[in-house]
Amino acid sequence: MYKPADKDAWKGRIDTQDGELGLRWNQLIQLLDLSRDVPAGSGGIVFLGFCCDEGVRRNQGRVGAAKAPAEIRKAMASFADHLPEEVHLYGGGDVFCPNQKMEEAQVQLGRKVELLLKKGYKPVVMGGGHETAYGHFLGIHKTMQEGERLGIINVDAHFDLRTDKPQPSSGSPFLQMAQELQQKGQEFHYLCVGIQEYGNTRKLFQTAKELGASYIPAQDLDSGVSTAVLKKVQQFLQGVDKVYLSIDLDAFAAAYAPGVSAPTAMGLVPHTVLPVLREIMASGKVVSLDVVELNPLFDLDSRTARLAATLLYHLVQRWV
Ligand SMILES: N=CN[C@@H](CCC(=O)O)C(=O)O
Ligand SMILES: [Mn+2]
Ligand SMILES: [Mn+2]
Repeated sequence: MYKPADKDAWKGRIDTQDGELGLRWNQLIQLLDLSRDVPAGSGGIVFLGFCCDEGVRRNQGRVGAAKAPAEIRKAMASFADHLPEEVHLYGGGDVFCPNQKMEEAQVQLGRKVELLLKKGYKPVVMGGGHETAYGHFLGIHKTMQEGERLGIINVDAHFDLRTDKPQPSSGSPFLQMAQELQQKGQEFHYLCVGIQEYGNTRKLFQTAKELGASYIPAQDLDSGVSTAVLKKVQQFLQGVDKVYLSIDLDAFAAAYAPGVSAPTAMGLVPHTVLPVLREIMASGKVVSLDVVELNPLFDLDSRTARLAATLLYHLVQRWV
């Protein structure tokens, strides 16, 4: 269910004539084989793909997200290097989901994330449908100390708090997390940014309320980031010790993110989300993050893949 990265996956433009000043990400990336024990990471950032869209299929969506990690990688490979000297990038390969074995794939993803966190790396998981989030969470949860509060921030048009009965899907990851935490007597701290009223039933709003979830409707970001929005984010950050950040690309307007299972006509504008993301990263509490729901089959000129990659560019740059 796992394949280590190879150099070909990270091929990109090279400006040999410009030497050191001309470096791009494809020249910096080091490969890490997560099927073996890895050396201690001292904060290195590891890109790990989750090639799975079984959750999307189960959620009546448009499959194709299993092909997303390769496209995001391609879009990142030629980024110019402006990274602080202490930031190191690693290609961590891909976890696959053969024969619709989503639950197994999620466990495998969790194991890789757990390994990376325990060794001192910063994982960046490239989904996959939003079922990526539950596997990702499994790994983070294993590394939490007694009494530590995990803040889960989801940038998404949807709550993804659907029931996992009869089976989990891309619509259920955050309810699964809530249930898992509840079983262990731990609190569920969940903030969802970009909620579209029309995209979430009254049932989902009810579940969010019952779980004490916070959310910022997409409309609150229509005219830029207000101090009220930033305050809400800051308050959430203050109430937790560690943060897991998940970005579902369908939170963004279809003009920016056409390549998703469920496009959002009047979704968020990337420029207004960036200050919110910066605030989150500046907290120093983010331990792991993912970008999910890219579906290359519906993308236009790699627009959505480039958005995913560009968001990661900014996040990685500011990951303290
Ligand atoms: N990953 C979640 N997807 C959305 C899909 C909504 C739709 O198909 O319109 C959800 O379940 O709510
Ligand atoms: Mn989602
Ligand atoms: Mn969504």
